[in-house]
Amino acid sequence: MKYRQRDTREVTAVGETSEGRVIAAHGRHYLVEPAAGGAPIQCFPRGKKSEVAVGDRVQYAAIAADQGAILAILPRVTLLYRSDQYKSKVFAANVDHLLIVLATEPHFSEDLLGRALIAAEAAGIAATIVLNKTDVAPALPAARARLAPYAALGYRVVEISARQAPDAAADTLLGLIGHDACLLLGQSGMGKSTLVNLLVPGADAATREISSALNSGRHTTTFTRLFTLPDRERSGEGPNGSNGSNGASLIDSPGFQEFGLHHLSEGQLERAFPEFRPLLGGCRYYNCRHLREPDCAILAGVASGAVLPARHALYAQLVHESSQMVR
Ligand SMILES: Nc1nc2c(ncn2[C@@H]2O[C@H](COP(=O)(O)OP(=O)(O)OP(=O)(O)O)[C@@H](O)[C@H]2O)c(=O)[nH]1
Ligand SMILES: [Zn+2]
Repeated sequence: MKYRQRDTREVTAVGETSEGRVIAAHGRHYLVEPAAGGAPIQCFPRGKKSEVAVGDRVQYAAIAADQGAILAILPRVTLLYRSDQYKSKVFAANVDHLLIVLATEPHFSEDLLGRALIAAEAAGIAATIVLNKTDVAPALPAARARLAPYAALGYRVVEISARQAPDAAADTLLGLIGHDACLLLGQSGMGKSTLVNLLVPGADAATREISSALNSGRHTTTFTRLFTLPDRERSGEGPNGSNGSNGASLIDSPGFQEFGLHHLSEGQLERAFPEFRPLLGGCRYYNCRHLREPDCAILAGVASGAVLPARHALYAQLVHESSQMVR
């Protein structure tokens, strides 16, 4: 197994502190890629640290030839997570750009799409909607119609067919990725694994190897994994402008059922809806919650059509979740 058979001559001296990037996580087992180069090594957090996430840059101390202890998490540029009433679950750290993978079929959840966009907005991460399976022609017009309002909000929507036009799909995605650290999110069946395999040749084999290094057994899809991509120039204007420090990478995270956003405050929520922003400040009450207050600019926006009722309903649901957070 590759990660257990490190050449001891290139191993950091035991006790020495080094920096690296977390490229896989399974429970409290992490795989850290040394900043200085060389094979990834297994690390465990020392003590009861806040959760280490894939994408984190960490300081670690070698405790054996092939093992390290994570001593500190370096300051994060971004952090994307979901939460319910009691706990939060980090998707990844230092992500520049979220790629939300949807498909013409099966039917994608607009609730999940809305939540992913809000999570990205709140975390200061650019988001792009990737509509896959455009070859399924009968389902294409309806999918496009469902996505039109998001394009109108300013979100970039790209269309691909991983099956019918894989080269064009890879080209489109690599162009979007540019130099960014990208997180792929998608419901089951949208084609996320197909896309990872398209962009990262050998991804399956690498994942199996890491899975055994992390002792995650047969549950190869239960951990988050970062793949470094060859850097290339971004074609066209990128939506974000990466922070420049990451380099192109693709983070694949396991499927999830709920995308709770209980951790977002009401103030964060109202600003995470781009269509609300020009209206904020126009309400009669400075602390308006935009739910049923008189002379509310957002509710007026719903009445005039500037804010879609479904988006306001999502906002109201998220405010409700926020109020349930055990803070
Ligand atoms: N028609 C069509 N089918 C596709 C396309 N891309 C992927 N698929 C198929 O869609 C199905 C789901 O693809 P996966 O890549 O396994 O999807 P996933 O999102 O990773 O789903 P899980 O593995 O369940 O998490 C597979 O049968 C793929 O072959 C596409 O562009 N067009
Ligand atoms: Zn209001």
